[in-house]
Amino acid sequence: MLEVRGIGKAYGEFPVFSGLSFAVGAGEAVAVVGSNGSGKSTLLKCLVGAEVLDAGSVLVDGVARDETSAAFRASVAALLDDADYFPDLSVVEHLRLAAWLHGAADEVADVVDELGLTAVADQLPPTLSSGQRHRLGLAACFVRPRRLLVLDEPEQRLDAQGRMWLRERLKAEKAAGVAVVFASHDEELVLAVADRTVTP
Ligand SMILES: Nc1ncnc2c1ncn2[C@@H]1O[C@H](COP(=O)(O)OP(=O)(O)OP(=O)(O)O)[C@@H](O)[C@H]1O
Repeated sequence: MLEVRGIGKAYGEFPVFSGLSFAVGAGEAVAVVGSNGSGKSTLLKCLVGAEVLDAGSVLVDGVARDETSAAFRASVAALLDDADYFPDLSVVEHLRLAAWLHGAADEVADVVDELGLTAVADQLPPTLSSGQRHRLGLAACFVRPRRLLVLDEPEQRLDAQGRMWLRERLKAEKAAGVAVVFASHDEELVLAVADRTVTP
């Protein structure tokens, strides 16, 4: 589904990674692992087109990924490390918007419930706890159709029960044929979910 060929990225004189290649098929998960500052977030941003590559290419179904293409964006659900929210849209309004944009309004109530957001569904993002805000970002990925799921440290700020839920949810995504790429510092999550690991 996703093929990464010889990609490289530098910030000024500082090379973050180079010559990196890997592939993720439908129903597979690749974990991006490495120490702080090793380039995991940068790699995920390059995959979805939120950062410009200096070298190499990213292909989806054999075709060069074009982040300006509505078809590409319709197939990719991503939660990166710089998620932002409309300050005047409530939790449930954010999710309805994300779902509506992708023609999938039916699952919002179920996802709100699944992510434990029912009690705060009408609150505005600035009034949420950091864990609840992170859950909103995850929920936004699950209320819309997706063939590729890209998550940057999805375990962050989740409590023990939330981490257990995440592990099972990512396994279910794979079982449903979604290709998953996630950066993580959670060894248990990586072992439970990833078919392979990549280090930038
Ligand atoms: N916009 C930017 N401009 C300049 N340097 C940057 C920029 N974004 C990231 N970097 C640098 O690139 C390197 C990789 O950062 P990145 O955020 O990808 O690391 P990471 O592996 O995700 O780290 P962590 O585990 O701490 O989240 C770091 O040295 C960082 O300082």
